[in-house]
Amino acid sequence: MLKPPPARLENGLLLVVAAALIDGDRRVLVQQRPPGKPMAGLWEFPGGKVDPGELPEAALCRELHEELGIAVEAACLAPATFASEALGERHLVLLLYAVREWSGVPRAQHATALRWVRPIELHGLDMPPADQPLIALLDALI
Ligand SMILES: Nc1nc2c([nH]c(=O)n2[C@H]2C[C@H](O)[C@@H](COP(=O)(O)OP(=O)(O)OP(=O)(O)O)O2)c(=O)[nH]1
Repeated sequence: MLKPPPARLENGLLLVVAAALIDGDRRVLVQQRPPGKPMAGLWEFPGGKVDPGELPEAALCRELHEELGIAVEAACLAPATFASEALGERHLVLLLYAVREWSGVPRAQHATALRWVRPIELHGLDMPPADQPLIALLDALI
């Protein structure tokens, strides 16, 4: 029998923000998690953890600059969808934003590789479990 999820969290939420960068060709940018990180080798949307006291939009602008070397204005982050999923001892809440405007050319600063893919191709990539429900939604959104 399936174990029901706990009604309360023992270890708090892990709040993560991520971006679906969309180019003029309806392609989305994904990056490959580097060796040494949890879930190394999986493809993900660029982003990361929200620091204590930080606004989600500020965190995402910071992460996109750190990870891709691009500048994004908070006004250009359009809330798209979210994921809510158990992650080890914690619970991940991932806020996904659609981004169509930025300055600079995205280059991997930490990731093993970057790829621009069509939404349909996301189904064929190894992505974290929390990302699976996001993929179909993105296809409809783009
Ligand atoms: N960025 C991102 N993280 C994801 C996705 N899907 C997913 O489950 N995650 C998880 C993986 C990690 O547990 C967490 C993000 O944390 P992270 O360690 O990569 O973030 P960070 O950039 O703040 O890393 P660090 O400074 O702590 O090393 O969210 C996704 O599509 N994008």
